[in-house]
Amino acid sequence: MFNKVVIAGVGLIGGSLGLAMIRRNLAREVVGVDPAAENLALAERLGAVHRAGVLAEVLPGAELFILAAPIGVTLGVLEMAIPYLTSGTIVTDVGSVKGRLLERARKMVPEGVYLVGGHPMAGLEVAGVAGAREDLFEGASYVLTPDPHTHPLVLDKLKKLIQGIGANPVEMAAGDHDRAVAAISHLPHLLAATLVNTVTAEPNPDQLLKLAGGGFRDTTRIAASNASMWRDILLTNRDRVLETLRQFRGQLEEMEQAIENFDSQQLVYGLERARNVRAALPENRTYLKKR
Ligand SMILES: NC(=O)c1ccc[n+]([C@@H]2O[C@H](COP(=O)([O-])OP(=O)(O)OC[C@H]3O[C@@H](n4cnc5c(N)ncnc54)[C@H](O)[C@@H]3O)[C@@H](O)[C@H]2O)c1
Ligand SMILES: O=C(O)C(=O)C[C@]1(C(=O)O)C=C[C@@H](O)C=C1
Repeated sequence: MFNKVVIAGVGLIGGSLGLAMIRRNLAREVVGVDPAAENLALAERLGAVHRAGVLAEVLPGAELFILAAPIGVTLGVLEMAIPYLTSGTIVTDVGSVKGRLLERARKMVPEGVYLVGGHPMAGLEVAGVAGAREDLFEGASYVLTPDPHTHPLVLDKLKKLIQGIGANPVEMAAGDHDRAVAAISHLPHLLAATLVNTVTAEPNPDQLLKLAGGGFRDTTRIAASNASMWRDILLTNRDRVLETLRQFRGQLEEMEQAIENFDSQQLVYGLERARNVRAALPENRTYLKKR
């Protein structure tokens, strides 16, 4: 159990972490810091934090400090936090991109403060604590990006917390993480948005949208996500995203050619390869059905 946990950014992810930690008795005190006063008050009412505070007051003596604000402000929040961090505090983040951001963060944290990057591979298309859920991380992978200097006891504490909220810790190098999420998370988001935009560019989009069944709905749920969050993610992971987009174009062209050439063998090969992989992927998001 953690003693005092401070969460900066009590939105969807910070709020869900707070809810999970409080309801599962993983922290004695969870304190929320967030400039959005209404959101912070709601976090208190929902029980996602025990109380609200400001960095200068709440950080001294904190055992764990979770950076859960948007990627674009994470380093700014850390900079403001630095003077109040005390020796022994573990600092982690939840950002969807790790590489350069963590490198810069590592240069900022003082001696005696332990920084380990983190990224829960779970989320929703809604922003803010109103959408937070205690079971959001249940069954999800939760990436940790330790470096060779990470203290084993610190890593162990974080892994136990991750298991406590129902997720599975996965250790990766930050660069490998960014390459992986470009394909498994960032590309799907771009495709979902582009699918919707393709339909709305048709002559009579409203008519088309009336016909939206499971196919369109299942493949585009995430297109309803927060645009500024995704702007930050895509631009922060720009090089990896561009690489994966090139891969995608190649795959799409193969399918296109198979259709153009009436090459049913090639088409079925492409469809079945995907079918076998997707059908074997276990469902881990029970919360989607409970909403
Ligand atoms: N939404 C997802 O599916 C998802 C999943 C995994 C990781 N993430 C990552 O989690 C982080 C937060 O995303 P979210 O979905 O919870 O967003 P969110 O918009 O729901 O929450 C962000 C919160 O940070 C607060 N905030 C803004 N500026 C701040 C500051 N200076 N100090 C403290 N708080 C501040 C906002 O008021 C808001 O309450 C992002 O880095 C994102 O990449 C998101
Ligand atoms: O399920 C969703 O709504 C998500 O967008 C979650 C998702 C993902 O791509 O899986 C999105 C971004 C995060 O960094 C991690 C998880």
